[in-house]
Amino acid sequence: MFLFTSQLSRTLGVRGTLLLFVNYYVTARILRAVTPAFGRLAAVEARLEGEYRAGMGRVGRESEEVAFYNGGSRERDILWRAYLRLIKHINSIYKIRIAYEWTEDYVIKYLWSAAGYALIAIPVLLTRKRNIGIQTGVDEKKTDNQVANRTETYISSRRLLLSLADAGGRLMYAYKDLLELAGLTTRLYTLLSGLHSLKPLPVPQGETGDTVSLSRVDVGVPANVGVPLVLVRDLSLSLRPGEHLMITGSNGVGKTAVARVLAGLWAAQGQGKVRRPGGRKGVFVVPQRSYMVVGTLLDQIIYPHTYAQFVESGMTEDELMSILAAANLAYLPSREGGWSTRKEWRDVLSGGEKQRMGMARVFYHRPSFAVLDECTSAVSSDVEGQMYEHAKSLGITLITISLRPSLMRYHTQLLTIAGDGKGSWTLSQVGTAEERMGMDREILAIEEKLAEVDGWEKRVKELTKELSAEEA
Ligand SMILES: Nc1ncnc2c1ncn2[C@@H]1O[C@H](COP(=O)(O)OP(=O)(O)OP(=O)(O)O)[C@@H](O)[C@H]1O
Repeated sequence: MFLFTSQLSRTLGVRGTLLLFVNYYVTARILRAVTPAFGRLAAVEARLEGEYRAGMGRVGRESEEVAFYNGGSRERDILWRAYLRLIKHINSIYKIRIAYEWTEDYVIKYLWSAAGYALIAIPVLLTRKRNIGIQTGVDEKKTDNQVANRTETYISSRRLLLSLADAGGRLMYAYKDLLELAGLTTRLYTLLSGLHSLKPLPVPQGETGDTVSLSRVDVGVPANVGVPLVLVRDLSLSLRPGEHLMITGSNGVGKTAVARVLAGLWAAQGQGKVRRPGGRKGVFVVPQRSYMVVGTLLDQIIYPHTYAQFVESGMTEDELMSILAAANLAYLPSREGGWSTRKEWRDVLSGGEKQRMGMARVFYHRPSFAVLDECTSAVSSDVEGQMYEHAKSLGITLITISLRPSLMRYHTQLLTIAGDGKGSWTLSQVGTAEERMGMDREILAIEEKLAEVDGWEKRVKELTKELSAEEA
Protein backbone atom coordinates (compact mmCIF):
# COMPACT_ATOMS: atom_id res chain seq x y z
CA MET A 1 0.00 0.00 0.00
CA PHE A 2 2.86 2.33 0.83
CA LEU A 3 4.41 1.70 -2.60
CA PHE A 4 1.16 2.25 -4.51
CA THR A 5 0.34 5.38 -2.48
CA SER A 6 3.77 6.91 -3.15
CA GLN A 7 3.45 6.14 -6.88
CA LEU A 8 -0.03 7.64 -6.98
CA SER A 9 1.02 10.77 -5.10
CA ARG A 10 3.41 11.60 -7.96
CA THR A 11 0.39 11.78 -10.25
CA LEU A 12 -2.04 13.33 -7.81
CA GLY A 13 0.09 16.11 -6.42
CA VAL A 14 -0.12 17.41 -2.81
CA ARG A 15 -3.87 18.08 -2.75
CA GLY A 16 -4.68 14.72 -4.32
CA THR A 17 -2.40 12.87 -1.89
CA LEU A 18 -4.00 14.66 1.04
CA LEU A 19 -7.44 13.68 -0.21
CA LEU A 20 -6.19 10.10 -0.64
CA PHE A 21 -5.25 10.04 3.04
CA VAL A 22 -8.64 11.52 3.97
CA ASN A 23 -10.14 8.63 2.02
CA TYR A 24 -8.03 6.14 4.01
CA TYR A 25 -9.09 7.73 7.28
CA VAL A 26 -12.82 7.73 6.44
CA THR A 27 -12.63 4.13 5.24
CA ALA A 28 -10.80 3.01 8.37
CA ARG A 29 -13.44 4.71 10.55
CA ILE A 30 -16.31 3.08 8.65
CA LEU A 31 -14.73 -0.38 8.73
CA ARG A 32 -13.82 -0.05 12.38
CA ALA A 33 -17.41 0.88 13.22
CA VAL A 34 -18.80 -2.16 11.36
CA THR A 35 -16.11 -4.74 12.28
CA PRO A 36 -17.66 -7.30 14.65
CA ALA A 37 -15.70 -8.61 17.67
CA PHE A 38 -14.20 -11.51 15.68
CA GLY A 39 -11.82 -12.34 18.53
CA ARG A 40 -14.57 -12.80 21.10
CA LEU A 41 -16.68 -14.76 18.59
CA ALA A 42 -13.79 -17.15 17.89
CA ALA A 43 -13.18 -17.64 21.64
CA VAL A 44 -16.87 -18.44 22.27
CA GLU A 45 -16.87 -20.85 19.31
CA ALA A 46 -13.83 -22.68 20.71
CA ARG A 47 -15.50 -22.96 24.14
CA LEU A 48 -18.81 -24.25 22.73
CA GLU A 49 -17.00 -26.77 20.53
CA GLY A 50 -15.01 -27.93 23.57
CA GLU A 51 -18.22 -28.43 25.57
CA TYR A 52 -19.81 -30.40 22.74
CA ARG A 53 -16.79 -32.66 22.22
CA ALA A 54 -16.43 -33.24 25.99
CA GLY A 55 -20.10 -34.31 26.06
CA MET A 56 -19.51 -36.76 23.19
CA GLY A 57 -16.47 -38.18 24.98
CA ARG A 58 -18.42 -38.56 28.23
CA VAL A 59 -21.24 -40.51 26.57
CA GLY A 60 -18.69 -42.75 24.82
CA ARG A 61 -16.89 -43.41 28.09
CA GLU A 62 -19.91 -43.95 30.28
CA SER A 63 -22.13 -45.64 27.66
CA GLU A 64 -22.85 -48.72 29.74
CA GLU A 65 -23.85 -46.74 32.84
CA VAL A 66 -26.09 -44.54 30.68
CA ALA A 67 -27.68 -47.65 29.15
CA PHE A 68 -28.30 -49.21 32.60
CA TYR A 69 -30.04 -46.04 33.74
CA ASN A 70 -31.91 -45.94 30.43
CA GLY A 71 -30.62 -42.40 30.17
CA GLY A 72 -30.18 -42.38 26.38
CA SER A 73 -32.84 -39.76 25.69
CA ARG A 74 -31.62 -37.56 28.54
CA GLU A 75 -28.04 -37.72 27.22
CA ARG A 76 -29.22 -37.09 23.65
CA ASP A 77 -31.10 -34.07 24.94
CA ILE A 78 -27.97 -32.71 26.68
CA LEU A 79 -25.80 -33.35 23.60
CA TRP A 80 -28.44 -31.93 21.26
CA ARG A 81 -28.58 -28.72 23.28
CA ALA A 82 -24.77 -28.43 23.24
CA TYR A 83 -24.80 -29.06 19.47
CA LEU A 84 -27.54 -26.49 18.87
CA ARG A 85 -25.70 -23.89 20.95
CA LEU A 86 -22.59 -24.48 18.83
CA ILE A 87 -24.38 -24.51 15.48
CA LYS A 88 -26.42 -21.43 16.35
CA HIS A 89 -23.25 -19.59 17.22
CA ILE A 90 -21.43 -20.73 14.06
CA ASN A 91 -24.44 -19.69 11.92
CA SER A 92 -24.58 -16.29 13.56
CA ILE A 93 -20.84 -15.90 12.87
CA TYR A 94 -21.47 -16.73 9.18
CA LYS A 95 -24.26 -14.13 9.00
CA ILE A 96 -22.12 -11.49 10.65
CA ARG A 97 -19.20 -12.43 8.40
CA ILE A 98 -21.29 -12.18 5.20
CA ALA A 99 -22.68 -8.76 6.17
CA TYR A 100 -19.21 -7.56 7.12
CA GLU A 101 -17.54 -8.90 3.99
CA TRP A 102 -20.16 -7.26 1.77
CA THR A 103 -19.60 -3.95 3.50
CA GLU A 104 -15.85 -4.36 3.32
CA ASP A 105 -15.91 -5.29 -0.40
CA TYR A 106 -18.25 -2.42 -1.15
CA VAL A 107 -16.10 0.08 0.74
CA ILE A 108 -12.75 -1.09 -0.60
CA LYS A 109 -13.69 -2.02 -4.15
CA TYR A 110 -16.27 0.62 -5.00
CA LEU A 111 -15.69 3.48 -2.55
CA TRP A 112 -11.94 3.41 -2.99
CA SER A 113 -12.21 3.11 -6.77
CA ALA A 114 -14.77 5.93 -6.95
CA ALA A 115 -12.64 8.11 -4.70
CA GLY A 116 -9.57 7.18 -6.73
CA TYR A 117 -11.18 8.10 -10.07
CA ALA A 118 -12.35 11.39 -8.57
CA LEU A 119 -8.82 12.09 -7.37
CA ILE A 120 -7.31 11.31 -10.79
CA ALA A 121 -9.84 13.61 -12.36
CA ILE A 122 -9.04 16.53 -10.05
CA PRO A 123 -5.78 17.62 -11.75
CA VAL A 124 -7.39 17.16 -15.13
CA LEU A 125 -10.39 19.22 -14.14
CA LEU A 126 -8.67 21.90 -12.06
CA THR A 127 -5.31 22.48 -13.79
CA ARG A 128 -5.51 25.18 -16.40
CA LYS A 129 -2.43 24.19 -18.33
CA ARG A 130 -3.34 20.56 -18.06
CA ASN A 131 0.26 19.50 -18.26
CA ILE A 132 -0.18 16.68 -15.85
CA GLY A 133 1.59 13.38 -16.17
CA ILE A 134 4.61 11.65 -14.92
CA GLN A 135 6.45 12.36 -18.14
CA THR A 136 7.61 15.94 -18.07
CA GLY A 137 9.53 17.85 -20.59
CA VAL A 138 7.46 16.57 -23.45
CA ASP A 139 6.71 19.09 -26.16
CA GLU A 140 3.44 20.68 -24.96
CA LYS A 141 2.57 22.14 -28.25
CA LYS A 142 2.00 18.83 -29.72
CA THR A 143 -1.58 17.90 -28.91
CA ASP A 144 -1.06 14.27 -29.75
CA ASN A 145 1.63 14.04 -27.14
CA GLN A 146 -0.63 15.67 -24.55
CA VAL A 147 -3.40 13.19 -25.21
CA ALA A 148 -0.92 10.34 -25.07
CA ASN A 149 0.45 11.66 -21.77
CA ARG A 150 -3.00 11.92 -20.24
CA THR A 151 -3.99 8.48 -21.44
CA GLU A 152 -0.81 6.98 -20.05
CA THR A 153 -1.29 8.76 -16.72
CA TYR A 154 -4.90 7.65 -16.56
CA ILE A 155 -4.07 4.01 -17.31
CA SER A 156 -1.13 3.80 -14.90
CA SER A 157 -3.13 5.56 -12.16
CA ARG A 158 -6.05 3.24 -12.75
CA ARG A 159 -3.77 0.22 -12.41
CA LEU A 160 -2.26 1.65 -9.27
CA LEU A 161 -5.77 2.25 -7.89
CA LEU A 162 -6.85 -1.33 -8.59
CA SER A 163 -3.68 -2.66 -6.98
CA LEU A 164 -4.25 -0.34 -4.03
CA ALA A 165 -7.80 -1.63 -3.58
CA ASP A 166 -6.48 -5.18 -3.78
CA ALA A 167 -3.79 -4.46 -1.20
CA GLY A 168 -6.40 -2.77 1.03
CA GLY A 169 -8.63 -5.84 0.77
CA ARG A 170 -5.75 -8.14 1.73
CA LEU A 171 -4.92 -5.89 4.63
CA MET A 172 -8.49 -6.09 5.89
CA TYR A 173 -8.50 -9.90 5.56
CA ALA A 174 -5.25 -10.05 7.49
CA TYR A 175 -6.78 -7.79 10.16
CA LYS A 176 -9.80 -10.09 10.45
CA ASP A 177 -7.58 -13.18 10.68
CA LEU A 178 -5.53 -11.43 13.34
CA LEU A 179 -8.69 -10.70 15.34
CA GLU A 180 -9.68 -14.37 15.18
CA LEU A 181 -6.19 -15.42 16.15
CA ALA A 182 -6.40 -13.02 19.09
CA GLY A 183 -9.66 -14.72 20.18
CA LEU A 184 -8.10 -18.18 20.07
CA THR A 185 -5.02 -16.85 21.83
CA THR A 186 -7.25 -15.43 24.57
CA ARG A 187 -8.79 -18.86 25.05
CA LEU A 188 -5.38 -20.50 25.22
CA TYR A 189 -4.23 -17.79 27.60
CA THR A 190 -7.20 -18.49 29.90
CA LEU A 191 -6.30 -22.19 29.90
CA LEU A 192 -2.61 -21.56 30.52
CA SER A 193 -3.23 -18.96 33.22
CA GLY A 194 -5.59 -21.47 34.90
CA LEU A 195 -2.80 -24.05 34.81
CA HIS A 196 -0.25 -21.56 36.10
CA SER A 197 -2.49 -20.47 38.95
CA LEU A 198 -2.56 -24.08 40.22
CA LYS A 199 -0.32 -24.62 43.16
CA PRO A 200 2.70 -26.77 42.26
CA LEU A 201 2.78 -30.35 43.44
CA PRO A 202 4.27 -30.55 46.91
CA VAL A 203 7.98 -31.10 47.12
CA PRO A 204 8.49 -34.13 49.34
CA GLN A 205 10.34 -33.22 52.49
CA GLY A 206 12.14 -36.51 52.45
CA GLU A 207 12.17 -39.29 49.89
CA THR A 208 14.70 -41.45 51.60
CA GLY A 209 14.78 -44.37 53.95
CA ASP A 210 12.21 -47.11 54.09
CA THR A 211 9.60 -45.46 56.30
CA VAL A 212 6.36 -43.68 55.50
CA SER A 213 5.59 -41.05 58.07
CA LEU A 214 3.26 -38.14 58.61
CA SER A 215 4.20 -35.76 61.34
CA ARG A 216 1.56 -33.26 62.59
CA VAL A 217 0.04 -33.02 59.14
CA ASP A 218 -3.28 -31.34 58.38
CA VAL A 219 -5.02 -33.10 55.50
CA GLY A 220 -7.42 -30.96 53.52
CA VAL A 221 -8.83 -30.15 50.11
CA PRO A 222 -6.41 -27.67 48.50
CA ALA A 223 -7.99 -24.35 47.59
CA ASN A 224 -6.57 -21.87 45.10
CA VAL A 225 -8.44 -19.09 46.84
CA GLY A 226 -9.77 -18.87 50.35
CA VAL A 227 -9.17 -21.12 53.31
CA PRO A 228 -8.70 -24.82 52.48
CA LEU A 229 -11.15 -27.29 54.00
CA VAL A 230 -9.29 -29.32 56.62
CA LEU A 231 -10.57 -32.91 56.92
CA VAL A 232 -8.01 -34.43 59.30
CA ARG A 233 -6.02 -32.34 61.78
CA ASP A 234 -2.60 -32.85 63.24
CA LEU A 235 -2.18 -36.38 61.87
CA SER A 236 0.94 -38.24 62.93
CA LEU A 237 1.83 -41.80 62.08
CA SER A 238 4.87 -43.78 61.12
CA LEU A 239 5.00 -47.03 59.17
CA ARG A 240 8.07 -49.21 58.89
CA PRO A 241 8.16 -52.14 56.43
CA GLY A 242 5.80 -54.84 57.61
CA GLU A 243 3.58 -52.44 59.60
CA HIS A 244 0.39 -52.57 57.62
CA LEU A 245 -2.11 -49.77 58.15
CA MET A 246 -5.84 -49.77 57.57
CA ILE A 247 -7.63 -46.44 57.26
CA THR A 248 -11.32 -46.44 57.98
CA GLY A 249 -14.16 -43.99 58.66
CA SER A 250 -17.50 -43.05 57.12
CA ASN A 251 -17.89 -41.88 53.53
CA GLY A 252 -16.40 -38.50 52.72
CA VAL A 253 -14.37 -38.13 55.94
CA GLY A 254 -11.08 -37.85 54.05
CA LYS A 255 -9.63 -41.36 53.75
CA THR A 256 -8.66 -40.90 50.09
CA ALA A 257 -7.42 -37.42 50.98
CA VAL A 258 -4.87 -39.04 53.34
CA ALA A 259 -3.81 -41.33 50.46
CA ARG A 260 -3.37 -38.31 48.20
CA VAL A 261 -1.09 -36.67 50.75
CA LEU A 262 0.87 -39.91 51.17
CA ALA A 263 1.26 -40.23 47.38
CA GLY A 264 2.30 -36.57 47.08
CA LEU A 265 -0.68 -35.46 44.95
CA TRP A 266 -1.90 -33.06 47.63
CA ALA A 267 0.33 -30.93 49.77
CA ALA A 268 0.13 -31.39 53.52
CA GLN A 269 -1.54 -28.36 55.05
CA GLY A 270 -0.08 -26.64 58.07
CA GLN A 271 3.49 -27.13 59.23
CA GLY A 272 3.43 -30.91 59.03
CA LYS A 273 6.02 -33.09 57.38
CA VAL A 274 5.55 -36.07 55.03
CA ARG A 275 8.29 -38.61 54.51
CA ARG A 276 8.23 -41.62 52.24
CA PRO A 277 10.66 -43.79 50.31
CA GLY A 278 11.48 -42.28 46.93
CA GLY A 279 11.44 -43.48 43.37
CA ARG A 280 9.24 -45.97 41.62
CA LYS A 281 9.72 -48.46 44.41
CA GLY A 282 8.28 -45.97 46.89
CA VAL A 283 4.52 -45.59 47.33
CA PHE A 284 2.28 -47.14 44.67
CA VAL A 285 -1.40 -46.21 44.79
CA VAL A 286 -4.21 -48.37 43.44
CA PRO A 287 -7.16 -45.99 43.10
CA GLN A 288 -10.82 -46.57 43.86
CA ARG A 289 -11.82 -46.48 40.18
CA SER A 290 -9.93 -49.01 38.08
CA TYR A 291 -7.98 -47.61 35.18
CA MET A 292 -7.30 -49.58 32.01
CA VAL A 293 -4.70 -48.21 29.62
CA VAL A 294 -5.03 -48.29 25.82
CA GLY A 295 -2.94 -51.22 24.61
CA THR A 296 -2.37 -54.94 24.89
CA LEU A 297 -3.24 -57.31 27.70
CA LEU A 298 0.40 -57.20 28.75
CA ASP A 299 0.29 -53.39 28.91
CA GLN A 300 -2.52 -53.64 31.49
CA ILE A 301 -0.32 -55.52 33.94
CA ILE A 302 2.92 -53.59 33.50
CA TYR A 303 1.33 -50.10 33.46
CA PRO A 304 2.85 -47.51 33.76
CA HIS A 305 5.86 -49.39 32.39
CA THR A 306 6.35 -49.53 28.64
CA TYR A 307 7.09 -52.77 26.82
CA ALA A 308 10.75 -51.72 26.57
CA GLN A 309 10.89 -51.25 30.35
CA PHE A 310 9.28 -54.65 30.82
CA VAL A 311 11.93 -56.27 28.62
CA GLU A 312 14.62 -54.33 30.45
CA SER A 313 13.31 -55.53 33.82
CA GLY A 314 14.20 -59.08 32.78
CA MET A 315 10.80 -60.43 33.78
CA THR A 316 9.50 -63.34 31.74
CA GLU A 317 6.00 -64.11 30.51
CA ASP A 318 5.93 -67.10 32.88
CA GLU A 319 6.46 -64.73 35.78
CA LEU A 320 3.67 -62.54 34.45
CA MET A 321 1.50 -65.61 34.34
CA SER A 322 2.17 -66.36 37.99
CA ILE A 323 1.34 -62.71 38.80
CA LEU A 324 -1.99 -63.14 37.03
CA ALA A 325 -2.54 -66.41 38.88
CA ALA A 326 -2.00 -64.61 42.20
CA ALA A 327 -4.73 -62.19 41.17
CA ASN A 328 -6.96 -65.08 40.05
CA LEU A 329 -6.72 -63.92 36.43
CA ALA A 330 -4.64 -66.78 34.99
CA TYR A 331 -7.35 -67.57 32.46
CA LEU A 332 -7.11 -64.17 30.74
CA PRO A 333 -4.26 -64.70 28.20
CA SER A 334 -5.84 -67.86 26.74
CA ARG A 335 -9.37 -66.43 26.86
CA GLU A 336 -8.38 -63.18 25.18
CA GLY A 337 -6.00 -64.66 22.57
CA GLY A 338 -2.59 -63.95 24.07
CA TRP A 339 -0.55 -61.20 25.67
CA SER A 340 -0.54 -58.97 22.63
CA THR A 341 -4.29 -58.83 22.16
CA ARG A 342 -5.56 -55.27 21.95
CA LYS A 343 -9.07 -54.58 23.16
CA GLU A 344 -11.09 -51.89 24.87
CA TRP A 345 -10.17 -53.44 28.25
CA ARG A 346 -12.33 -50.95 30.13
CA ASP A 347 -15.39 -52.61 28.58
CA VAL A 348 -14.10 -56.17 28.17
CA LEU A 349 -13.13 -56.84 31.80
CA SER A 350 -15.73 -57.06 34.55
CA GLY A 351 -15.62 -54.70 37.55
CA GLY A 352 -14.01 -57.36 39.76
CA GLU A 353 -11.53 -58.35 37.01
CA LYS A 354 -10.44 -54.75 36.61
CA GLN A 355 -9.87 -54.50 40.36
CA ARG A 356 -7.86 -57.73 40.34
CA MET A 357 -5.81 -56.35 37.44
CA GLY A 358 -5.05 -53.36 39.71
CA MET A 359 -3.66 -55.80 42.28
CA ALA A 360 -1.70 -57.64 39.55
CA ARG A 361 0.01 -54.31 38.83
CA VAL A 362 1.04 -54.09 42.48
CA PHE A 363 2.51 -57.60 42.30
CA TYR A 364 4.40 -56.69 39.12
CA HIS A 365 5.89 -53.45 40.45
CA ARG A 366 6.50 -54.72 44.01
CA PRO A 367 6.66 -51.29 45.64
CA SER A 368 7.78 -50.90 49.24
CA PHE A 369 4.37 -49.47 50.15
CA ALA A 370 1.04 -49.90 48.36
CA VAL A 371 -1.97 -47.72 49.10
CA LEU A 372 -5.05 -49.79 48.27
CA ASP A 373 -7.97 -47.38 48.10
CA GLU A 374 -11.07 -49.61 48.28
CA CYS A 375 -9.64 -51.31 45.22
CA THR A 376 -10.98 -54.78 46.07
CA SER A 377 -14.57 -53.82 46.91
CA ALA A 378 -15.92 -55.86 43.96
CA VAL A 379 -13.69 -58.89 44.63
CA SER A 380 -14.99 -61.89 46.57
CA SER A 381 -13.65 -62.17 50.14
CA ASP A 382 -11.65 -65.37 49.54
CA VAL A 383 -9.78 -64.00 46.51
CA GLU A 384 -9.34 -60.67 48.31
CA GLY A 385 -7.72 -62.52 51.23
CA GLN A 386 -5.40 -64.47 48.91
CA MET A 387 -4.29 -61.25 47.21
CA TYR A 388 -3.60 -59.53 50.53
CA GLU A 389 -1.54 -62.47 51.75
CA HIS A 390 0.36 -62.62 48.44
CA ALA A 391 1.16 -58.88 48.57
CA LYS A 392 2.49 -59.28 52.11
CA SER A 393 4.57 -62.31 51.09
CA LEU A 394 6.21 -60.12 48.40
CA GLY A 395 7.35 -57.74 51.15
CA ILE A 396 4.88 -55.00 50.24
CA THR A 397 3.63 -52.94 53.17
CA LEU A 398 -0.07 -52.28 52.79
CA ILE A 399 -1.96 -49.08 53.51
CA THR A 400 -5.57 -50.06 52.93
CA ILE A 401 -8.50 -47.69 52.77
CA SER A 402 -11.64 -49.69 53.40
CA LEU A 403 -14.92 -49.88 55.23
CA ARG A 404 -14.77 -53.70 55.39
CA PRO A 405 -13.95 -54.89 58.94
CA SER A 406 -12.96 -58.27 57.47
CA LEU A 407 -9.81 -56.65 56.02
CA MET A 408 -8.56 -55.60 59.44
CA ARG A 409 -6.92 -58.99 59.97
CA TYR A 410 -4.25 -58.18 57.36
CA HIS A 411 -3.09 -55.03 59.16
CA THR A 412 -1.23 -54.07 62.29
CA GLN A 413 -2.49 -50.49 62.75
CA LEU A 414 -5.91 -48.98 62.41
CA LEU A 415 -6.44 -45.30 61.68
CA THR A 416 -10.05 -44.22 62.21
CA ILE A 417 -11.06 -40.82 60.92
CA ALA A 418 -13.94 -39.50 62.97
CA GLY A 419 -15.46 -37.10 60.46
CA ASP A 420 -16.72 -34.90 63.30
CA GLY A 421 -15.88 -31.64 61.56
CA LYS A 422 -12.95 -31.07 63.92
CA GLY A 423 -10.59 -33.39 62.03
CA SER A 424 -10.34 -35.91 64.90
CA TRP A 425 -8.74 -39.31 64.39
CA THR A 426 -7.51 -42.26 66.41
CA LEU A 427 -4.66 -44.61 65.72
CA SER A 428 -4.66 -48.00 67.40
CA GLN A 429 -2.73 -51.23 67.18
CA VAL A 430 -4.80 -54.02 65.72
CA GLY A 431 -3.18 -56.50 68.12
CA THR A 432 -0.96 -59.54 68.13
CA ALA A 433 -1.34 -62.27 65.55
CA GLU A 434 -3.34 -64.31 68.06
CA GLU A 435 -5.62 -61.37 68.88
CA ARG A 436 -6.10 -60.76 65.21
CA MET A 437 -7.03 -64.38 64.69
CA GLY A 438 -9.55 -63.99 67.53
CA MET A 439 -10.94 -60.88 65.89
CA ASP A 440 -11.06 -62.71 62.58
CA ARG A 441 -13.15 -65.44 64.12
CA GLU A 442 -15.46 -62.88 65.73
CA ILE A 443 -15.81 -60.99 62.46
CA LEU A 444 -16.58 -64.18 60.58
CA ALA A 445 -19.18 -65.16 63.19
CA ILE A 446 -20.81 -61.71 62.99
CA GLU A 447 -20.74 -61.76 59.18
CA GLU A 448 -22.39 -65.20 59.18
CA LYS A 449 -25.06 -63.96 61.58
CA LEU A 450 -25.60 -60.85 59.48
CA ALA A 451 -26.12 -63.05 56.44
CA GLU A 452 -28.97 -64.78 58.26
CA VAL A 453 -30.79 -61.55 59.12
CA ASP A 454 -32.86 -61.56 55.93
CA GLY A 455 -34.10 -65.11 56.66
CA TRP A 456 -35.03 -64.18 60.24
CA GLU A 457 -36.91 -61.09 59.09
CA LYS A 458 -38.81 -63.19 56.59
CA ARG A 459 -39.70 -65.74 59.29
CA VAL A 460 -40.88 -62.96 61.66
CA LYS A 461 -43.18 -61.67 58.94
CA GLU A 462 -44.58 -65.15 58.30
CA LEU A 463 -45.21 -65.69 62.00
CA THR A 464 -46.88 -62.27 62.37
CA LYS A 465 -49.08 -63.10 59.41
CA GLU A 466 -50.06 -66.49 60.86
CA LEU A 467 -50.82 -64.93 64.27
CA SER A 468 -53.00 -62.20 62.82
CA ALA A 469 -54.86 -64.84 60.73
CA GLU A 470 -55.51 -66.96 63.89
CA GLU A 471 -56.74 -63.90 65.84
CA ALA A 472 -59.13 -63.03 63.04
N1 LIG B 1 -10.92 -32.50 44.21
C1 LIG B 1 -11.77 -32.16 45.16
N2 LIG B 1 -12.33 -30.93 45.19
C2 LIG B 1 -13.20 -30.60 46.16
N3 LIG B 1 -13.55 -31.41 47.16
C3 LIG B 1 -13.02 -32.63 47.20
C4 LIG B 1 -12.11 -33.07 46.21
N4 LIG B 1 -11.76 -34.33 46.51
C5 LIG B 1 -12.41 -34.66 47.63
N5 LIG B 1 -13.16 -33.65 48.04
C6 LIG B 1 -14.02 -33.65 49.22
O1 LIG B 1 -13.25 -34.02 50.33
C7 LIG B 1 -14.01 -34.87 51.17
C8 LIG B 1 -13.22 -36.16 51.44
O2 LIG B 1 -13.09 -36.87 50.23
P1 LIG B 1 -12.41 -38.31 50.20
O3 LIG B 1 -12.43 -38.77 48.78
O4 LIG B 1 -11.11 -38.26 50.88
O5 LIG B 1 -13.45 -39.15 51.05
P2 LIG B 1 -13.40 -40.67 51.52
O6 LIG B 1 -13.33 -40.70 53.00
O7 LIG B 1 -12.34 -41.40 50.77
O8 LIG B 1 -14.85 -41.12 51.04
P3 LIG B 1 -15.38 -42.53 50.45
O9 LIG B 1 -15.40 -43.53 51.55
O10 LIG B 1 -16.74 -42.19 49.99
O11 LIG B 1 -14.46 -42.90 49.33
C9 LIG B 1 -15.34 -35.13 50.48
O12 LIG B 1 -16.32 -34.34 51.10
C10 LIG B 1 -15.12 -34.67 49.06
O13 LIG B 1 -16.29 -34.09 48.53
